[in-house]
Amino acid sequence: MAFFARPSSASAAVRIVNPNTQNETVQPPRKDSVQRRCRNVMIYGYCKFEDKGCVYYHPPSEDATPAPPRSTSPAVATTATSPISAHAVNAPVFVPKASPLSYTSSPPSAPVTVARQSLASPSPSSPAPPDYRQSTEHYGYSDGDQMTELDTQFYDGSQHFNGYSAEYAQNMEVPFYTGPSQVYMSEPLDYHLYTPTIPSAFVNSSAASHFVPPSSELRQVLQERSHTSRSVPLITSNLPEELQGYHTFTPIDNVGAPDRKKFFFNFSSTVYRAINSTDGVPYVLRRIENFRLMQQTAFNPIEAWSQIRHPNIVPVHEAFTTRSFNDNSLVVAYSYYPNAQTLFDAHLKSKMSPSLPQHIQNGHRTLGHAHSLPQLPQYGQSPPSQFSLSQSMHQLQLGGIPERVLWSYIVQIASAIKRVHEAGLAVRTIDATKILLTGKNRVRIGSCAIWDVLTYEQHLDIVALQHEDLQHFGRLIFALCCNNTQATTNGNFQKSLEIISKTYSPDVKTIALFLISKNHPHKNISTVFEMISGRLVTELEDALEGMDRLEDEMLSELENARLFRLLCKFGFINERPEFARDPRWSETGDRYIIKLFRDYVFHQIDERGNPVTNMSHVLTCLNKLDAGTEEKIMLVARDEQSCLVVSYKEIKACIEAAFSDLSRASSA
Ligand SMILES: Nc1ncnc2c1ncn2[C@@H]1O[C@H](COP(=O)(O)OP(=O)(O)OP(=O)(O)O)[C@@H](O)[C@H]1O
Repeated sequence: MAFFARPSSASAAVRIVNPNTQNETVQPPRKDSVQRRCRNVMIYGYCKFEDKGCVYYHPPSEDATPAPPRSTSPAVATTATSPISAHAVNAPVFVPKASPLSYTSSPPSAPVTVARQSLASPSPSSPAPPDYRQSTEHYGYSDGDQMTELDTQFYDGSQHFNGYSAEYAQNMEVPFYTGPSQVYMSEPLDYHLYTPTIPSAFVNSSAASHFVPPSSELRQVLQERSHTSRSVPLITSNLPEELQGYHTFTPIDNVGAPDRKKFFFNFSSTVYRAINSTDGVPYVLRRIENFRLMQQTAFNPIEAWSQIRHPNIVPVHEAFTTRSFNDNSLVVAYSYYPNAQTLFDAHLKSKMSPSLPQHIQNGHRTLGHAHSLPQLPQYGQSPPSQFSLSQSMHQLQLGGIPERVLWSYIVQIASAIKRVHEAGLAVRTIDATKILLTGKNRVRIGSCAIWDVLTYEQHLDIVALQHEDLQHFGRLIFALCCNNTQATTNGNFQKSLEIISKTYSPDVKTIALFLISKNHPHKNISTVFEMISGRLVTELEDALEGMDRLEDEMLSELENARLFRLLCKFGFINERPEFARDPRWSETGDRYIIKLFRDYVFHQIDERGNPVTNMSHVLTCLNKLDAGTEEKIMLVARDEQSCLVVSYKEIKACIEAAFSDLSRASSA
């Protein structure tokens, strides 16, 4: 019979050989379970529950098989000195009922040399080993079995095992039971080893939440953003190759468009994306054309703005002047949000269809679009009433945005204004063309600080500017509700008010009127927050739900990196063509164990000979391998004539050794 012995390296891997080759005592016929030998005696040499109610048979001390010393090499662990006889395998084994693949894993214990009947052909002359591949029922551990009463004595469900701790390693003989449930684990579940998922009752990845689209759409949107931020324009003529540490300039607005507005004091502005050579990150550079900065102190507001970090404000990074565009330009650098849209583009631009925006008519929703048809109720949410559904439809048909989205914008923008006002600044860019939609219903005020630089010499009154912010905010609400940027001017005011009264709740009208009012005695951002306080709870709930969703998405990706690294190493090591004719490479030492382990992970078959393609088995094995746990598994040779009992820790060492051999060779 062939078997493998690792040549010289120390290992606890223990081969298991055919019991026919040994001088076995004949296994006494099986009795009922009360007469069966206690497995603790088989494995540890004693049972600490012998006198505490363990119902299994405990032989007198001279019969008790002592625990074998941990072998340092499989060559040492020969069958001649095998301290545990073949009938050891008939001792009660705790096999997880729930895990169909667990027959090949053994409970953590000291290395054991056990005689093993060939899995393929049990010999009638030798004691019948348990058929690990058969019914787990037979050895299944249930509430009524041996361990239930005993183990609950020392099981502490609240105790957390750390598979890496020294204490854990020393106490490996402590059996691992998961408490009074029926599930038996051969190894404690450890956060290093697997990724539990959040109960789907709370997180539904296939449904859109207020801030996060369904999983598939989210992935697509992220891919598109990544694609956009890496795309390079075909023609970038007339743009500087390098400017103030930025390179790869790409215009991201319509530079040559005839209807370009002159937003900043009649200064034209152009927006570019450029890569910063210091950190390699893309930024947005807004260039104010033909502007000559008269004094260096005009940059003071930039410094104040760069201190402001708020989730609804596009961060300001730096500013500089340049003549590289063949004029005197002021350039302000901001964080870049790929595929961001202005509120104007998202909600107000569409002249094609005054009733419904085009992307809604097409049934196409992207993350950047805040428009969404009234959504079906989701788990845990009360369904919208018939009234609110018809309200939303009505709002959309009139071209305005749904009320829920509108309140979300109001809360976010108000929150940004509050932060800015508290910092002693004014926003000054509360305008549909300067507020960006950077995610589903997520808005950020952009182009901040520019006005302050442009008007630095005018020494404007900050309180008046803050007051103006609120007025602009009111105008924005009117524009969004009525789908008209001129909703409050050109004699449209009364008509706009009617539209709002008809299509939105009274609260919208109240806040919009309060914001555009002049000379209101208590008009400040704190009063605004008092007025919208009822809406904050909904916003908070939706934001937290979005966080749960994103965490859930992240969980599903968490293991990728470590598993990918492991699989790469497998790929490098296994079946290298240059060693194809050299069995010493793949059939000996570490590489052989790795090869068998790969079979164990990927090439298992079920009792009917069909391939097992169980991803969770693969993930569990690879995670345990990556963590290098002490848990032992049995690796069976392809001819089923020999097998090895080896721990994940040892397999990990084998992989690392084989991989570093290859790395050394490649670097040499
Ligand atoms: N920080 C940013 N990240 C990503 N894209 C941005 C950023 N700031 C602006 N943009 C994009 O740049 C484009 C041009 O912005 P801009 O503010 O010039 O809008 P605009 O409507 O063209 O206004 P204007 O007519 O005043 O130039 C818009 O599509 C906007 O989405």
